[in-house]
Amino acid sequence: MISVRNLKVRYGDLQVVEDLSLDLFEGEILSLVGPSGCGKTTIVKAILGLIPYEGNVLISTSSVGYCPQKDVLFDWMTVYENAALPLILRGKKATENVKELIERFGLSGFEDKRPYQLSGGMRQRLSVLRAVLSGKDLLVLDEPFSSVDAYTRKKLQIWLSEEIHRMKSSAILITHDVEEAVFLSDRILVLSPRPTKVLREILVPFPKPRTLEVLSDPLFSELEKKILEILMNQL
Ligand SMILES: Nc1ncnc2c1ncn2[C@@H]1O[C@H](COP(=O)(O)OP(=O)(O)OP(=O)(O)O)[C@@H](O)[C@H]1O
Repeated sequence: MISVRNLKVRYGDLQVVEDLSLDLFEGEILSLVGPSGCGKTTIVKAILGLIPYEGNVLISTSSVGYCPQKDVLFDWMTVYENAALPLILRGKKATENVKELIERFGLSGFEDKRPYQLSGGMRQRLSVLRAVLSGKDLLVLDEPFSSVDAYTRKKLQIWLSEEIHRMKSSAILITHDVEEAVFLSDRILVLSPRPTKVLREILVPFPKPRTLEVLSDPLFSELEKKILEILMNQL
């Protein structure tokens, strides 16, 4: 789905990514974890062609949904209009598809509300919904659940795992939360501080979609500990 070879990105004199290579295979959920400021967002922006880079990036689909770190919902638009924005921008009429997704994403009854009237969890589901309407073969999610409490966050993770599974999407997920990475991913790339490179690749062999059951599997905490150790050794 994605092949990145020898990626290099700099902002002026600041070398952020140095010779990074990665692949994303079809149907896979790949997480990027690494210290704050190491360049995770920069990597996905380069992959999506939003910033200049050196190296080779190949993406085998044009059906791409991007959910940026800062939610970009517009308070002057309704929930429905916010959701349908990718279709409106492409001059397409919003179709049944939007209604169906609003229902599946637990936003029914809120179509005419404004984003500021939603709970944190609902805003985050709306942001993912909008990304899905841009394209669902490849989802790029940058800290999608950063501003909700732990309980809502876990509910959203289970929901996201089910939706990605149902849509047969592939996904790149950026997260600060090692537990979230283990919970949601098939594979995790542990990144070094800047200029960032891949320190380790960790395979996560649990069945999908994920349920709370995996939390009690001893391998779950083993993987979490291993990743935390790699990250802490970098400090
Ligand atoms: N447009 C920009 N111009 C200059 N420097 C930038 C720009 N965007 C990011 N940076 C710098 O590049 C580095 C990497 O930023 P980036 O946002 O990619 O890191 P990150 O790993 O996603 O961080 P976080 O985990 O805190 O979200 C940081 O030092 C940041 O200050």
